[in-house]
Amino acid sequence: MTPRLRTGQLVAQLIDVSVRRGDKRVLDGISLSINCGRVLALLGQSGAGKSTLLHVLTGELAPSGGEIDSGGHDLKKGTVHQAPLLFPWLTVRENAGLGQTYAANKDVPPELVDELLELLGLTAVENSYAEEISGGQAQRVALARALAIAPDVLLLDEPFSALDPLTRAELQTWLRRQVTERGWTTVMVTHDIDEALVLADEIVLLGAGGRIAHRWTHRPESQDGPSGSSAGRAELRAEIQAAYHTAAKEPDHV
Ligand SMILES: Nc1ncnc2c1ncn2[C@@H]1O[C@H](COP(=O)(O)OP(=O)(O)OP(=O)(O)O)[C@@H](O)[C@H]1O
Repeated sequence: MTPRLRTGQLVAQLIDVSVRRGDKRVLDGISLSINCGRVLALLGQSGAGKSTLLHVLTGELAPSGGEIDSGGHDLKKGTVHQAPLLFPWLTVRENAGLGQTYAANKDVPPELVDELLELLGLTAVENSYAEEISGGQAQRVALARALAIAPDVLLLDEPFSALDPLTRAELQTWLRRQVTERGWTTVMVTHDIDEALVLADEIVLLGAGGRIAHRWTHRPESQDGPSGSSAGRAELRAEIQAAYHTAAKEPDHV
């Protein structure tokens, strides 16, 4: 699965994006870039607008103001939610290959489903139905389904939050390794600072009033091995934690 864009190339740019829902301003003046082969983590307290921002990126929600510039590319987006949302009457293989049945994905090689099932350790259960597999396996199927359309960008809304800590850590490590090796572009919503530190090259903290409170660029440890970076990581973790708490205390603006 080779990305259509070059590593580092701009996949999309949000310029001064705002979203209102009823009387409430949920996002305000959001400007950020999504670059090919990088992971962007959206952090923030509950209600900060993380999922709303992801829905703007998936195209499910039109911004009330500002613009999204994808450089003229018709971006293919692979989405994974907190719940795997598998069809119970389809097998693991059929669920994973679902996106390939759409006309827009006719150019994607069907063998990609095999490759992803193998990569995600699902080959042994490929003929099982959703209710016959574990939660961790189901979330892997959701990941396979999103990746099987060879997306330009992977959009993840807390995809590992319902998993046990061991499975979560395993999938985080897997995803980071694949992103590094294969150049997958990813935007991920998370509550979890450690998850952001393991996965992301850039961390954006949404604060009060739906504005960006802080942003950090970062080299995830697993990219180069842990050598020498744990002190820096602990420092960054403390800094993010402090900013997170400060942002949570700021008054909201309508
Ligand atoms: N369909 C909707 N109609 C009106 N307001 C909404 C709707 N969905 C979300 N909101 C409001 O938008 C704000 C941001 O919600 P959003 O779900 O984006 O936050 P979040 O940071 O993802 O929260 P969480 O971490 O709890 O999932 C909240 O105040 C929420 O009440």
